[in-house]
Amino acid sequence: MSQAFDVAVLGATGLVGKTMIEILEERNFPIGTLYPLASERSAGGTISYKGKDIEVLNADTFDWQKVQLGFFSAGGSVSEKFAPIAAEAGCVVIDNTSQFRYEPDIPLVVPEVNPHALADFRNRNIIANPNCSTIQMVVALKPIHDAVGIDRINVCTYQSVSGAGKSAIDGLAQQTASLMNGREVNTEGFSRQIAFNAIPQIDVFLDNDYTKEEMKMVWETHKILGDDTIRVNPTAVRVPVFYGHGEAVHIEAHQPIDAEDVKRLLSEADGVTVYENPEDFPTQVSSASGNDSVHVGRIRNDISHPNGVNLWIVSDNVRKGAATNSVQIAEVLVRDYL
Ligand SMILES: NC(=O)C1=CN([C@@H]2O[C@H](COP(=O)(O)OP(=O)(O)OC[C@H]3O[C@@H](n4cnc5c(N)ncnc54)[C@H](OP(=O)(O)O)[C@@H]3O)[C@@H](O)[C@H]2O)C=CC1
Ligand SMILES: N[C@@H](CC(=O)OP(=O)(O)O)C(=O)O
Repeated sequence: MSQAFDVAVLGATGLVGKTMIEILEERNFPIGTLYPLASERSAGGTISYKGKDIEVLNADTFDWQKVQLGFFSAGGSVSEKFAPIAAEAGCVVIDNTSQFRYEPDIPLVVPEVNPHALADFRNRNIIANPNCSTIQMVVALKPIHDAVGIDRINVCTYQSVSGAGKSAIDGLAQQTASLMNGREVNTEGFSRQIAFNAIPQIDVFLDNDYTKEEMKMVWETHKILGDDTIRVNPTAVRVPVFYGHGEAVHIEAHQPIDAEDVKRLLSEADGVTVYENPEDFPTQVSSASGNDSVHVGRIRNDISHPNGVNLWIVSDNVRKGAATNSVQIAEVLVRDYL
C-alpha cells in the first residue's frame, strides 16, 4: 500500500466517526489529507489525528471532488443527501447507516464473510456497512454455514446504549446517577427507563410486530451470507451496558453438528476468539469492549434438538460493529480494487 488516499469522515464528531478516525490512525491506513466533516453545529471545532488538531468542516459546503474515499456515519438522512453527491464526484462512499443496505446493486460487506461482494462497488460508488448486531453474528456463523448449512437461527440480543449514539451514553449515566441519588429519572431518548432495566425495543415497530432492528438482522443475514432460505428469528433488547453487544444465538443446522466441531471451526476462523472452557465465557465489559474480535463462548449442544447448537457471541459494537468493519472494507478496497 504505497499509494495514499484523501479521505473524508462524515459524522467525525460522533461516537462512530471519532472511533473511525482513531482506527484509521491505529491501523495506519494510507491517508494523504483527512477531512473531518459534521454539521454546522460542530464546524470550526477540531479533532485530533496523528498528534495534530484538524479543523472540522461543514458537510454542506464540502467539495467531494477533493477525496477518493468517504466514511459516512451521520445518520440515514444525511447519507441519503450526501452519498449520491459524493459518489457522483468520484468518491467511494463506505456508509455506516442503513440507508442503502437493502438496495440490490449496493454491496453489503463484512470482510471476513463476503469480501467478494466488493467487486460490485462501482455500480453506485457506494458500499454499505451492515448493522452492528448482524456483523458479529455472521462473522461467527459463516464457518458453520459453510460446513453444514444453517437452517434456522434464533437470536436474542443484549445491546449496549452506545449503539444509539453519544446522547444515549450520557442518558444511561444520568439515569444511573439520578437513581443512586434518589432523584426522579429522565427517560428522554429511551422508550422506558434504561438504568437497572432492559428494553425489548430497538428502532421502530414494523407491521409484523418485529422491530426494525430485528428485521435488519433477517434481511442482512440473507444478503451477506447469500442465502435467503435461512430462517432467522430475532429479539433485540437494549441493556444498561455502555459498550459491546451480546447475543444468545441458537442455530439448527441441516445436518447433525456437535459443539466440539463448532469450536474447531471457529478456532480457525478470521476475527473470532473462541472460549472453549464453559466457565471461561466472554462478556461485553471484560472481553469485547475496546478490541476488534468477535468473542464466542458457551458453545454447547442443544439438549432439545439433534442438529442444534447454542453460542454466546459478544463484540464491541462501535468498533467491529461499525468503525473497524468500515476501515477493513476500505483496506480490502485499496488492496484489491483502487
Ligand atoms: N453499522 C452500525 O451498526 C452502526 C451505524 N451507526 C450509524 O452511524 C450514525 C451515527 O452514529 P453515532 O456516531 O453513534 O451518533 P452520534 O450522535 O454520536 O453522532 C452523530 C454524528 O453525525 C453528525 N451529524 C448529524 N447531523 C448531521 C448533518 N445534518 N450533517 C452533517 N453531520 C451531521 C454529528 O455532527 P454534529 O457534531 O455537528 O452534530 C455527529 O458527528 C447512526 O445514526 C447510524 O446511522 C451507528 C452505530 C452503529
Ligand atoms: N441500531 C444499533 C446501532 C445502529 O445505528 O444500527 P444501524 O446502523 O443498523 O441503524 C443499536 O442501536 O445498537
